[in-house]
Amino acid sequence: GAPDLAADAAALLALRAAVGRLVLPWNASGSPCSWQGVVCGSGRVTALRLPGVGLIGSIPAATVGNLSALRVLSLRYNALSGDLPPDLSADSELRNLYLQENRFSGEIPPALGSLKNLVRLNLAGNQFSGGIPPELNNLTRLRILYLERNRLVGEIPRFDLRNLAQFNVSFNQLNGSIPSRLRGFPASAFLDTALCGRPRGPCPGEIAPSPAAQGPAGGNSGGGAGSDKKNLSGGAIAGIAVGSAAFVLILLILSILLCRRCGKSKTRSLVAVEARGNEPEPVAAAAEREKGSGEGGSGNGQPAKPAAGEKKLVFFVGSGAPRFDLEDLLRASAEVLGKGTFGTAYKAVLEMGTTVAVKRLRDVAFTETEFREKVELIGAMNHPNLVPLRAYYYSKDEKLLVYDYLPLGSLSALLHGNRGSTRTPLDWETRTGIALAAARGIEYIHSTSPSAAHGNIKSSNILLAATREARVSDHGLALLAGPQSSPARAAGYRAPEVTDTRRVSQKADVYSFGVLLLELLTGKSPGQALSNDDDGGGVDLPRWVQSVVQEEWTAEVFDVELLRQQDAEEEMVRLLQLAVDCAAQYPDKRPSMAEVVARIQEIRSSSNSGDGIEEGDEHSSRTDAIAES
Ligand SMILES: Nc1ncnc2c1ncn2[C@@H]1O[C@H](COP(=O)(O)OP(=O)(O)OP(=O)(O)O)[C@@H](O)[C@H]1O
Repeated sequence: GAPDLAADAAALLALRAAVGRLVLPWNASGSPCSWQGVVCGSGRVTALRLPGVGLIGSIPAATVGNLSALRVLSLRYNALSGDLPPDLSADSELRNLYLQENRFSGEIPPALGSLKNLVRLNLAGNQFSGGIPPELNNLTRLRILYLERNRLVGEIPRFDLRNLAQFNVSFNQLNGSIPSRLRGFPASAFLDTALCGRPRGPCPGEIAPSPAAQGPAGGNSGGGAGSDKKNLSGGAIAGIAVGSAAFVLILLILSILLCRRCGKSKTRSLVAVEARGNEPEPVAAAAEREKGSGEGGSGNGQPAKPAAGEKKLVFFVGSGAPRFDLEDLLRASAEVLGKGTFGTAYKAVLEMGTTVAVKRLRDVAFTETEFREKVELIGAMNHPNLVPLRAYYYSKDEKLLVYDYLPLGSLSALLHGNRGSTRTPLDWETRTGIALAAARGIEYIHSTSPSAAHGNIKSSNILLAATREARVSDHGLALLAGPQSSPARAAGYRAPEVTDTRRVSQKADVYSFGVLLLELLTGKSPGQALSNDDDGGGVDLPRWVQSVVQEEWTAEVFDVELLRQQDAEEEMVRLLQLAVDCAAQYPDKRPSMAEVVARIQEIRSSSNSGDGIEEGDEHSSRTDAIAES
């Protein structure tokens, strides 16, 4: 009859009879969905996970091969032997196949190439022999292929797997040229093999390892004795080397000279920048006029604070940073950093050498007293993960906020800038460190009062100090926002319940932080995912991630840069779970920032401990949890 749960149960019992008679305490009269390691969905068995339980022997046909709704099969770390079951390829729903660390032998069945939905295939640490079947090239979704520590021989087929992000064939008897598509993987993917070409040594006949350099079509370049390509003589090589070194030197000198010039033209004094801009009035002029007019302000009575109307920079007590006056600031060479929601930000280098970031607020609708009160609140906030507000300036026409300048720029620039070229990938440690620091900063803001919130969490508001430690910027600015400033506020980060962007809430911050985590994990910016991305066309980042995860293609959401780094996947899935929790549709379902901080800490501390078995198992069930949530 048609495949159903009863058929699945029969297949599972046949598997137990063959390899798990003593170790699987399945109650044959109960529903298979309640059995250890079995997960059901829509009335069928969709996952079977029995890692490290002591399965022994060979898997016969009509067992796992009959589980036609199976998406995940994990039998790793057992003592399974013999050939893979001949009908395994019938499990066409399979996404993840983990059979590593067993004693499987024989050839890798070419029929595995018909598992069209396969995303992860791990056959490492077995005794597979023969060649790697070229049919695996049909697995267009494949992101992970681990074949290390087997007895595979021959060449690697000319794989053109565009989604492949993790790959390893180390410790096999492979030879020949590494196909060009795989040459971007690190040398650790090809250890102890006779393979040649980047990232290993050049193949015989190849002059220098280059991405385009390939062995002869389909051919073996392992025995290059008869190669008729000309080898360059030692003298010629030396000549080329000296020549190109000189050329590089000239280029370097030229670019330094050019840079000096362009640097000069870019940085002008803050006064000049202000005067040229199409904004209300130069700071200097405003300050001058104010001085001359002699309109005294009404003092607010507190001696620590300046009297209202006193036109000078007001520093916050306790900030150990050097002080300067408005004149210094106006004389500073300034550079526009960018236009934000609340106004324009400048980088200003003072003559005394101090560098600060100055935010020139537009559209402030408050009276002077209100403004000073609110800014004092912001200035009183003090936490290592907040960008400190050092000083402010208020006059009728100018409102300036002076912050520490953070030299490494924003997380947004770090994540999305310079992609594809010479950028240094952002590794897992760095990303989780940034996530934790940002979470602590937001948690601190929330701790100052039950209604306190940031209101504009996004990656361009997470800045990096010289130590690479992240700090949250723009805190409190939501308090100062005028009516025209609000609507533009970061659409991709806005919680669904937020209709009036001037009203901030802690739960909405948690949502935005969830989107920020997704950004860190996927490498996609929320704006980008909204528009021209193939995968994310027309959906927001949380919804896109949800839909991908539901399909058990969790690996497909992660930033390729992260997947290159092996061993962190378990933590990545846990952080993904946290991100999805934060971006829950209903505010009540979202965790508090304190909980978020605790969970990130836990994820980071588990990075360096534990062995593969337990963590991997946890990982699989987490994937499910995300899919079900
Ligand atoms: N203290 C600072 N140190 C270094 N760079 C900064 C600092 N403050 C802001 N920037 C950078 O200046 C640019 C403009 O910042 P600004 O805060 O004005 O706008 P935004 O972050 O893009 O938007 P929003 O106003 O909504 O926060 C951003 O690229 C930001 O990363």
